[in-house]
Amino acid sequence: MTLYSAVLPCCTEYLYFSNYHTEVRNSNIVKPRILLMGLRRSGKSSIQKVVFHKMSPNETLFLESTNKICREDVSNSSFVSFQIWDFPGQIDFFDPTFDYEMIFRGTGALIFVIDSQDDYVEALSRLHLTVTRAYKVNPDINFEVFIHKVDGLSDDHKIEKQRDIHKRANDDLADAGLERIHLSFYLTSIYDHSIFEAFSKVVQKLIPQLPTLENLLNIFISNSGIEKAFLFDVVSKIYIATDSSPVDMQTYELCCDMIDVVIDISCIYGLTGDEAGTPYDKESMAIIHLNNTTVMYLKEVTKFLALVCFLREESFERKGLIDYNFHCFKKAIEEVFDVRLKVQRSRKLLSQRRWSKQTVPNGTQVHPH
Ligand SMILES: Nc1nc2c(ncn2[C@@H]2O[C@H](COP(=O)(O)OP(=O)(O)OP(=O)(O)O)[C@@H](O)[C@H]2O)c(=O)[nH]1
Repeated sequence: MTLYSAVLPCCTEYLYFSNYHTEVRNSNIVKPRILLMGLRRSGKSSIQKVVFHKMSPNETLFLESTNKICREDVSNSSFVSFQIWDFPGQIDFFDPTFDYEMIFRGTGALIFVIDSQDDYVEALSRLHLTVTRAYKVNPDINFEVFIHKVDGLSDDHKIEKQRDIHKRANDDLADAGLERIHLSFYLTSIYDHSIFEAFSKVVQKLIPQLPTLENLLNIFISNSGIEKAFLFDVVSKIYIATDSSPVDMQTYELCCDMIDVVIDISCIYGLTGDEAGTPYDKESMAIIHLNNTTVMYLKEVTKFLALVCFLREESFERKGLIDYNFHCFKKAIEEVFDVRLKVQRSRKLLSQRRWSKQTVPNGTQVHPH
């Protein structure tokens, strides 16, 4: 038996911190920013409401058009912590009141939503304009294109649309001599899990600890006879990391369904009347035996994160080993959090010192000890 803890110290070597997304200003940590842009009625607000507010897709039919930039903090867990800025459909880059330089400078990802059920010629030219402007200000932005509302299309049609949009968008960039701008494309719909999967990938790119988390998951599954494991943010059902084997949509959907079952059952039977209502805590766990000799195993990792694993029934017979390895995995995740918090704290301290030096009146400098 390989003990998981034996390999733990080398994992932390992978830990690194990128600070280009996270600015520290006057003791406030500015979270990575994700922008939602696209033409009017392309589905931006619906995406935000469905993924982060549990709005049912049908209710989005009654959403009103956004007419100003809406900012929202998403701080579900220590890892999934960012700001989403939902933009009104048509942004005028030439409007002097719109300080796009400031906006793009602090941006980690720009999601451009294209309505696939509509004619997308205008959307493509808007995409080109937005991306080229943003790139000039901040070449580190991740450009993510959601080819959205694909629920109305057949599988062949989806692939064809994706190929066409991909080609045209990249041709436009090549014509402008900007081949180095990389666009990532996703087929999405709020009526299935594709929007959660796409958002998971966008968010993962903003998590500097991702290689560490993946590495920990790889070690965990290979020592426990597990086939696939996901680390989920329970509230949003975004998976923030998985092991390095490929993800298939069906497995991801099953995980989302399992989380829903756990939360629903806990809400109904797990809470006593006087509790404020956290249906997810240290005791949360679930085992589901599927009819194809696969077992799904969910366990709480932190207040906001859950590990969901897929394994064969025969591997589940060694549950003791799995639980022991899980214990080591959980401790490792806590260490990653601790290091992250320490770095954040020292950055904050440093910036406070710099700030106080700069802002002392009458030129006197403060030398903090
Ligand atoms: N079929 C389908 N309709 C969608 C989907 N996502 C959003 N919609 C619909 O598209 C319409 C417009 O959605 P909104 O979210 O208001 O669009 P928006 O881009 O925020 O619009 P503005 O605020 O005007 O910029 C609504 O009627 C939604 O129900 C989807 O995945 N599939």
